[in-house]
Amino acid sequence: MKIKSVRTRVFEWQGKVTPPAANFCTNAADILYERGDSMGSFRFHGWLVCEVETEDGTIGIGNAALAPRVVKAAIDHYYAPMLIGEDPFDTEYLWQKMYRKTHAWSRKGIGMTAISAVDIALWDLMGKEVGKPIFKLLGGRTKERIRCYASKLYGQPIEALRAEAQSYVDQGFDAVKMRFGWGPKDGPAGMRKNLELVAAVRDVIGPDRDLMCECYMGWTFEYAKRMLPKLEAYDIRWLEEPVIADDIEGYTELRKLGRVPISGGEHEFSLAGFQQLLDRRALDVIQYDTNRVGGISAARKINALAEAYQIPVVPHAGQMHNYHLTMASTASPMAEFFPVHDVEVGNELFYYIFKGEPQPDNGFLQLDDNRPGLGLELSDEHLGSFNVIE
Ligand SMILES: O=C(O)[C@H](O)[C@H](O)[C@@H](O)CO
Ligand SMILES: [Mg+2]
Repeated sequence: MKIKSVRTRVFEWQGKVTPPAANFCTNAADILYERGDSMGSFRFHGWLVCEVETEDGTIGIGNAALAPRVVKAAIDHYYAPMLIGEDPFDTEYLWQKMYRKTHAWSRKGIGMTAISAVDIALWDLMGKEVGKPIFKLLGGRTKERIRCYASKLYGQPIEALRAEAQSYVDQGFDAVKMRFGWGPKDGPAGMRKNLELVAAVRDVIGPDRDLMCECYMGWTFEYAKRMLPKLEAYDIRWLEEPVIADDIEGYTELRKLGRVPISGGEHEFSLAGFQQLLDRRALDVIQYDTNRVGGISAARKINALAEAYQIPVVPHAGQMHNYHLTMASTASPMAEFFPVHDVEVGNELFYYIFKGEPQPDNGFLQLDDNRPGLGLELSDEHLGSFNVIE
């Protein structure tokens, strides 16, 4: 059975977008002089869908959220021609072919994201051909169900933040992730506001739930070093991406301080990238996203490496391409879960494009042993609100 076509489409949301509150999340662009909409760089209002079809009409679905229009071009011009006529079960050969034939520019970023989208489609195809979910192809179920953490709690007025945190407690989550809204430019007053946020959420969820805090690369090493002792009192499960992804030394030094666990990795790519992070003991928790890091073929290798290093893997984002990896690996204790709501940052857009995503029950997710492949289909429920670029 051979691959006969590769179709890429970009789904760009045209519907209502709920504007974020001021200071809803620090980010890498905050350090610049302009204040404006420094968050523009990480709204995910466009999504790439890659469909690989075989001669017997089976279609495997992959996706990517980073720079979808550019990723589409990379697949259309470079990777699709490499796949036509190939056997979709030759995932390792095809992964190496894509990686090595474009090695000059595909090690990280756009190229590796494009490879990820194609690779996820190939694994979906394999699962559909043998009638098994992807996690069964990866070694099967290592947990009865997947513990997940509710991930939103962007910076907002304290009372609204408390109410949102309470809603996750009421839904049965025993772990939540919040976002810091201030960074180095905001001085001591910003530090105080950040601490007010974390104090409020910790107060609502109580001492027996995990609390994670997201900086989205919006701090600096110096600022993070000053914040860590102030955060210790709140017993946070991890401080996420305090510095930019290239500052591996900064991660390593912050981790060495041993005051608060440090996590990162959603902006790292490939097995080689994670070998560096693990070898340099840079992180207490690694968080690749399967639709960026190199697909399922790369993510499963990173899970194995993390198992050897005894570093837990909690992939960035929920979404099925990550849930299968978590289900099939003892190195991955839990998953991130983006609550379903009106479109804001765009993490939630996945639910408007696909159907089949599991919803948590009392803070746990379940995967279906009998749903083959990725377990997703394209949804036409919101199609009218998208501009679809063929
Ligand atoms: O860890 C995350 O969920 C990401 O960093 C978010 O996608 C981003 O929205 C920042 O909170
Ligand atoms: Mg993050």
